[in-house]
Amino acid sequence: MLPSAMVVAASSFSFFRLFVARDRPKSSNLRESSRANPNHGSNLKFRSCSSRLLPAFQSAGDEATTYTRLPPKEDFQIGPSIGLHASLSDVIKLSESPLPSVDSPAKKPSETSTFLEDFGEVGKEDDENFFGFESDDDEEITLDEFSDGEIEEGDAKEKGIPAVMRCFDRAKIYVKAGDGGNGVVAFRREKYVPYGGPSGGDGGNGGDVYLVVDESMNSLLPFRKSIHFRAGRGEHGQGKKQTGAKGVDVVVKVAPGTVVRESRKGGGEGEVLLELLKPGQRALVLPGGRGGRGNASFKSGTRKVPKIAENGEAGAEMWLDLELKLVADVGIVGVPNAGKSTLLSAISAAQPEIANYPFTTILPNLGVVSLDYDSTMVVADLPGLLEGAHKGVGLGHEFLRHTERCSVLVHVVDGSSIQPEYEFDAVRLELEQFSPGLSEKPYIVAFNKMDLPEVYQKCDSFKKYLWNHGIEPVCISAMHRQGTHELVCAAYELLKKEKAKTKLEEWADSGNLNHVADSIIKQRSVSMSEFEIFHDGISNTWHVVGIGIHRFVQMTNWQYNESLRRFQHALEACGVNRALLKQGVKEGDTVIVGEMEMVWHNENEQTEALGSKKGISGSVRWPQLG
Ligand SMILES: Nc1nc2c(ncn2[C@@H]2O[C@H](COP(=O)(O)OP(=O)(O)OP(=O)(O)O)[C@@H](O)[C@H]2O)c(=O)[nH]1
Ligand SMILES: [Mg+2]
Repeated sequence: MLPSAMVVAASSFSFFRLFVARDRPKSSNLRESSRANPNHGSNLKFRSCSSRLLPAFQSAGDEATTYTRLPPKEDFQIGPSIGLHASLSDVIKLSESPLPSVDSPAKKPSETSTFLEDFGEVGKEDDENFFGFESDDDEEITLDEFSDGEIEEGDAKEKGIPAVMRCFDRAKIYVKAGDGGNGVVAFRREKYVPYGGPSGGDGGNGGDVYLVVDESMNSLLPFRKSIHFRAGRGEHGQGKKQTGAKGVDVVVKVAPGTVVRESRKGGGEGEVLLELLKPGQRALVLPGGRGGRGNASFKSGTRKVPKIAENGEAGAEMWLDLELKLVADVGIVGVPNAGKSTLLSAISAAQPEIANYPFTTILPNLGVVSLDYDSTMVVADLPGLLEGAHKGVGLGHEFLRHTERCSVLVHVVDGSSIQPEYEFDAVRLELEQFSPGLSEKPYIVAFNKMDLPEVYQKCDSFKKYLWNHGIEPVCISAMHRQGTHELVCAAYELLKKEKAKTKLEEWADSGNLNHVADSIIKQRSVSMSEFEIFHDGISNTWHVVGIGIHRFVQMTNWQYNESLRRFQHALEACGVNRALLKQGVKEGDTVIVGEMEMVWHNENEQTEALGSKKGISGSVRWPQLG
């Protein structure tokens, strides 16, 4: 029983692929989201101002300011002893103020123009006020007007995040291995060589896709511009049994510490495919498609003049989610303006931007700290954390994940803040809420800005507070490099202990980096007899689904008549016909295998062949494939 008449649908039909290309991520519209999501309000009032940077916040002049307050806790009263910044009319709850919102990050005036370019069109409408508030100098504005209450979990994430931040450590890329080249049908024609025989060469294999760890990269920003990576197609075979050249490989460079996941269509995190930590690591992700065989390869004892050749195999394709987790030994965390960048610049050669306003650092900075000839550690200075960071408030949450790879944390507490104790607790809580693993990491507390007399006075009470929790803080002045050496030594000691425990290096070495490609190669050897049949009773359509059989259809070059015989033989041999009959296929039913759509005819009713009804001689039409 053979499907003796086959009518192919006019449009090519494709319902199965090894890897289905995902939709492109929708680009977020910062302007819309910033409008739709006005600044979160608080019960607090502050004066609006005519400058974009709200000078009301910059009351402390060149001194370290104290406007990066976390909200006062009930059990912390602002007493007269903490009267340094009593001139500030209110304690500003940053998590509810406009400052930390990713829709409206602060920036110093000189950078405002480039900043606005980076961050879309936020604030363009209102030249007077960066945050879009009314700008009369004397008018008081209640943030409540803009408040809709608590930020929903994960709500602020991704919404209106400037591209430079979104792309710093996350990227979505499309990779496609090269298709194999087609085999050809050719015969040897040479003087004095009659019946020279088939000489069509095979097509070349398609190019492979590699991911390589590049030491010089420390972000995924290059993927902001180009996200599609396609390996070259193999060349077609030629006469004289010449095999086509292999397609050009494509090498995608990623930063050390990149986690590779298979992209999921509906969002969410897909399965982790690779963790690329060490510079020089090279992973074969997608192997190129196999080149199709030329007619020389089909020659056999019984088939001396084969007039058949194969198409090249289609290269696999997939979307990958890349996520960078910086590979740093020590992570510096703390509220904005605590002096984290100042500390990094004091202990390493790094020159991060330091300024007297919150969120100076919007992307992590890395520095190498050398204690000795052979004792070095990599330290990461992260953007400031605010209360609610784990829910998406501020900028720090975007980068908190980088601390997951750090072995040790240095928690910088702003000594000039009104309530350093509460600030300390709030940041600890944020770390815990972001990931319990983070709060379990060994950490050192650095009480900063000790050069300021009022901070010096507060030091004892802060120390006592931490002692009650069994913590010994290190008092430093990052600006004057006082106490920083002790801090670095303490961090290094902790790091040594941690490294001995985790043996990160051994873990990084283990594992086969080519396992994704291996599984694809394994799929190629799946037998054609492994298939499933689905029946759609309404349209009387039968779908034959199987990796092996689909690959066979894709590689069949229908322009050669012998391909049809081979295909029919294959369907018979792998049991498709038998299975269809067993399941009750009837005359005139549609059978779909890969890109082929056929009409079933029982052999003994051949006189009624559908093809002949349509006046097609031989009753077979094939699609123009490939
Ligand atoms: N007096 C004094 N000021 C300091 C000290 N350390 C930092 N500062 C000042 O505090 C302000 C903020 O310093 P940064 O290092 O930018 O703070 P940061 O924690 O990196 O801030 P973000 O990047 O916004 O999170 C700057 O004006 C520094 O000069 C210190 O030890 N003493
Ligand atoms: Mg900073």
